[in-house]
Amino acid sequence: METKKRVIITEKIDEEGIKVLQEALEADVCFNISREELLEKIHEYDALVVRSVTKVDEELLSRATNLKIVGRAGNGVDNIDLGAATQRGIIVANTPESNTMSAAELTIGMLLAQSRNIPQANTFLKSGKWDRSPFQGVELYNKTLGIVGLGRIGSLIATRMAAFGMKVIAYDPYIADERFERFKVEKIERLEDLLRTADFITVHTPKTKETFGMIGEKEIEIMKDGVRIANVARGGIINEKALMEGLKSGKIASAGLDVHEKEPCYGNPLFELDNVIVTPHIGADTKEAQENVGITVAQQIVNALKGEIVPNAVNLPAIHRDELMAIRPYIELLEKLGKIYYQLYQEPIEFVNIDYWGNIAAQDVEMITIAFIKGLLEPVVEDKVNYINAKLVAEQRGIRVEQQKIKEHYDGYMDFIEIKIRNKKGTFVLGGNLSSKRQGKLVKIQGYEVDVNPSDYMLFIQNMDVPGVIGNIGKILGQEHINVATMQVGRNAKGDMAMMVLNIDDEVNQETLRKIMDIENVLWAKGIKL
Ligand SMILES: NC(=O)C1=CN([C@@H]2O[C@H](COP(=O)(O)OP(=O)(O)OC[C@H]3O[C@@H](n4cnc5c(N)ncnc54)[C@H](O)[C@@H]3O)[C@@H](O)[C@H]2O)C=CC1
Ligand SMILES: O=C(O)CCC(=O)C(=O)O
Repeated sequence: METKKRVIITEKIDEEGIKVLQEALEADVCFNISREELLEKIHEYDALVVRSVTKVDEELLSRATNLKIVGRAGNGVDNIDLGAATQRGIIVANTPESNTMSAAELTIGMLLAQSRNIPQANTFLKSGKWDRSPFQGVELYNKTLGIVGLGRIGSLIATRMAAFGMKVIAYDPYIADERFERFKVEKIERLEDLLRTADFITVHTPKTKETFGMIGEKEIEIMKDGVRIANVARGGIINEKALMEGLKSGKIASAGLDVHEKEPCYGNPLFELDNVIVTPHIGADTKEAQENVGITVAQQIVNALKGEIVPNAVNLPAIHRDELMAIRPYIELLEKLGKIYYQLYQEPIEFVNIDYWGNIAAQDVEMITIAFIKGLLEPVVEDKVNYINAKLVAEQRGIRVEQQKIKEHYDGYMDFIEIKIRNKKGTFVLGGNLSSKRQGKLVKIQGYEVDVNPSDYMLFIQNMDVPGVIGNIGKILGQEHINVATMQVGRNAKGDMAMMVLNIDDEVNQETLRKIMDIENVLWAKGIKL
């Protein structure tokens, strides 16, 4: 019986998600595992499920010798060293759509709680006192809300706060104007202009080198007096020291923080200020979000371990399931075609160029290119090469990879993929497309036209196009009990050079190849395993 693959879950995820994992895998639920214990055990696992607390860094990954996937039950992947995971071919997959509504609603809670001092008034009354005057607030109506980062969560907040009668403005230099128009948000070109005009500011960017500390002392200085700020994105996007000063001086009326520079966070001086509302990173802690997140992360783990492509892999191009189905036969074909080159030539590659012609040019072809590079490098690279690290491994070996999309049809083909592999001595060219049954075919090799479904074992032979060669090859293969499934001969002119491509049922050994090469008018012969 095949042993089940193993997953370790180091932070609390929903029961339903755990069930999905337990049905397909051997799942170890270790919510309270220490860092030391995890470092000790991680080599035993094929998959790891984390939330935001487990640090998946170089040290952990270097010991994770069997790990294929890290599932992030949530959105932000700032606790995971993506570079180190990619280098090792480990998929990192998150669940970006699953908790956005909950995070948006908590942010709105932070804005409302600040505008009416709800937590402070609650504590006051429960301590046995009655007084209204310390809690006079402000209305949201007619105020300006400045959103930094108009992505999934920022845009949910924009539409909801517009319903409160707020004027919504946003700064996000990385999205198209169309997105601002769609959400009826005024686009602000410079962060400082948003900071100068907003009565309420909320940040919704990822934590990156660029956004960490993007709001500091200088930025707070130019804000409106009495501004109110929310951070439900990541601690440190607003510098905590500068925030503290702003809150103490009264420049900032209040802040609502779900996230903290250091988490778990204890005894932060910000927690002592009355005008600060804090929560322990609970943005995604709703029944709905946790169910969504838990089930989604579990399904991704199970699929990835079955070898299926994971739609939310953050270290792979994002691709929708329907798009993936449309290009899947090309992915399979190009991975096979990739395996041909190094079995024919030992020449180091300088450059790979893939041209996508015709209808296929309308698709997102990045995964197809990656599949080719994976196939190309897998037979010659000692380390694991997969979809995750293929391009990185190519880059590290000095292979430049480019792709072009060309809308025109190539030579009457509806779709055509042309691959050019350049080495110091010249360029090797392959062409592929799909049959009417959507089966991948090799239709061009060097200048020769063929029509071959790549099979496990193949034979490539270059010869002069003269009588007798085909018969002699057939005779030798027959003597060696190697069955020929199909044979294609591509030639450009009668009597010229020709290329033979054979699908055979078994591997040819060196002795048989030598016999074939001894046939008069055969230039070379190579057996290939795909
Ligand atoms: N508190 C919590 O429990 C939760 C927090 N989050 C966090 O919320 C944040 C936003 O999440 P999503 O909206 O799903 O992400 P998203 O990726 O959909 O949107 C982020 C937006 O920020 C923009 N951006 C990036 N760099 C920027 C910069 N320098 N200046 C301005 N805009 C910039 C991007 O263009 C993008 O539109 C993330 O940090 C995520 O980790 C998400 C879920 C729950
Ligand atoms: O609930 C969690 O694990 C953290 C949620 C979060 O911050 C995220 O999804 O980015």
